[in-house]
Amino acid sequence: MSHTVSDPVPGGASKAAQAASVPAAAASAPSRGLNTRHVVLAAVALLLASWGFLPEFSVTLLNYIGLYALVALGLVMLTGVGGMTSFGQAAFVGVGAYATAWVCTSAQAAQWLGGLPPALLPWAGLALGLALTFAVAWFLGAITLRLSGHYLPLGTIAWGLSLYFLFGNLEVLGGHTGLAGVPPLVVAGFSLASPRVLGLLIWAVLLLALWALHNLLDSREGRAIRALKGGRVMAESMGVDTARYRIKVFVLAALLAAVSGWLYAHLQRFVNPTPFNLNIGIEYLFMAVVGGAGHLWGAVLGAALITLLKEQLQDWLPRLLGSSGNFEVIVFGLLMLVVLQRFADGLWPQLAALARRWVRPAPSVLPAAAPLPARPLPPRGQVVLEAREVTKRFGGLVANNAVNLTVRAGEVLALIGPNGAGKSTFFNMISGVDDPTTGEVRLMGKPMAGKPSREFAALGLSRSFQHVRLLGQRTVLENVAVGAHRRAHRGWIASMLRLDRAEEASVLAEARRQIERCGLAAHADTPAASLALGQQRIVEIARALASQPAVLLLDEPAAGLRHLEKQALAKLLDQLRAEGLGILVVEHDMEFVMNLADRITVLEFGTVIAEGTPAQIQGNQRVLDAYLGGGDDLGVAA
Ligand SMILES: Nc1ncnc2c1ncn2[C@@H]1O[C@H](COP(=O)(O)OP(=O)(O)OP(=O)(O)O)[C@@H](O)[C@H]1O
Repeated sequence: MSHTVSDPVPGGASKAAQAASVPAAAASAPSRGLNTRHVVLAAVALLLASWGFLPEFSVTLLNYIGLYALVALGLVMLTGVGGMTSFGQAAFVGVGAYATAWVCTSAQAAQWLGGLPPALLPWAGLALGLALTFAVAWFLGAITLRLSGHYLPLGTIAWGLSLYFLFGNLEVLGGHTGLAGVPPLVVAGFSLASPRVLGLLIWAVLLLALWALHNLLDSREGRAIRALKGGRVMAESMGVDTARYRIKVFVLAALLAAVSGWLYAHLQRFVNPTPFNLNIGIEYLFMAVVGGAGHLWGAVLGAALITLLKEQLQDWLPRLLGSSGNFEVIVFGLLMLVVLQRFADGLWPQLAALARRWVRPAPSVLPAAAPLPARPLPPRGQVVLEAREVTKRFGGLVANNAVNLTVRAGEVLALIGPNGAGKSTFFNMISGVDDPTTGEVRLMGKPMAGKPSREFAALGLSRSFQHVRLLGQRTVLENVAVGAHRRAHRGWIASMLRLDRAEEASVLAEARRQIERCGLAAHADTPAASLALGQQRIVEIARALASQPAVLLLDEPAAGLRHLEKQALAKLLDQLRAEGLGILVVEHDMEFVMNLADRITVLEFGTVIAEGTPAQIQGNQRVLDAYLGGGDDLGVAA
């Protein structure tokens, strides 16, 4: 027999559904007045209306800002959002530019393409550029993204240089002289030869990319991407394949750079290696960081600032210094130091904070939410998690020594022991974060040797962490929604095109339901980092519950909670036990443990020294000796 988790909050589902149909960000904001969508539309209308009257020079500058912003946008996704630094994006711009230049100018390409009309050659060039970029980026990403710390940026410098020298040394690409005679783009018989006309396409592509990426970040997939930065262990535990997501973000950033290169080639009508060297790669990173690497519009701001500044400096510095040279690079270096020192998140957040006085966030209204599919829970009493002779050695230190333990559906098992006894190590072993040196872990009867933690999540295990792992700047709602990642399926393209709204409504409704159930409804729309540490632990529990687990592992859930909060937590865990979850708790608060647990396992120096009911453990002399030097009654009030 099996059963599913019921809704313990009277009317919870309907409340959650209502909440989901109300835009989260706008819930507390006034419904009238300017919102960000109005501002963007007004800016686009202004740009369009004035485009025909702008001086030639301004159009040229705006075209370059658009092209650079496209590359910086990829870097925002990669660096600011995904937490990976690349100095090599200019090389991908080069791949996009050279691919189309070669297709459009080479006799060999013309022969291969067998009589393709000239107007279609640039589009064949785009297809080739994207395909090449996809293949190269996937390959480089698969190699480079395994590197961590400073090895990753060093890796990007290495392949950035390699590609740059490749462009200059391949005869077929014209060597250092490059390829001339790249034709203008032609769309439906209409030539985009004039920079003023091509500029419209450049900005249309940029705005489209901004819209699609905004949508992507505001989705299940976006939450998983955000979790890559500093939250990979957590994301894996919630079922996200982080290695795959990292490569996908890397490829996405490279494709944006390649599109920029394609447009650049048809704007310049000439391609040589110089604009794709490492210096320019660093400049792209400047743009993203100065603008605000965590914000999509920061890419546009950064590209505009750096382009305009460079333009002015190239004019003024030689005059001031009385000789010519790339002096602007020195100023950029100093500027970077000042910005990083004063505005670590870049300039966009400053601008956005100012604008917030007059402009509120645009509402994102979701359709009514249907419940997410429910997973049947195993019958009460069935063994859901089992550790057999689990040993973990760190060099000569035995952190866990042949530990045996079982968790059954519908019970709370507590794992206790003095500091350093090996509880967290064991936790990591039974949740797939780490592998035992010897011994076996079984989840739902399945052997889990060598399986990553996302496979534990797939089988119904969810956990909280001893050191809280939340996305601090994101709201409690978004954090908890990460827990429901595996229960939804819409991918990147659907998210970019906003085809995921019904599913997103269900995910957010489920997240709200779990937040309400954990007593944090009042904080749902506040950033997680602004909560007290104890409350953050409860957010972690809500996030774990959003995955609808059959096994729940909680690492010190009561730490930092006040008395009443502990009581509420105990009541919630009681409720979950009654619903049939198997719960394993590591906890130092003995009163909490003794009042809650059905059984207790005691670890000392990595070895199990006692097992039994709370009453048996409290009377066990070996436990008293080990735990408290034999002098106390485990601190439990009579
Ligand atoms: N990655 C590691 N490398 C080397 N030693 C480690 C590692 N992780 C844990 N240890 C050691 O293993 C032992 C058990 O540590 P663990 O953190 O599992 O204990 P704990 O019972 O969770 O302690 P606490 O209650 O203080 O969190 C300790 O001696 C610790 O120093």
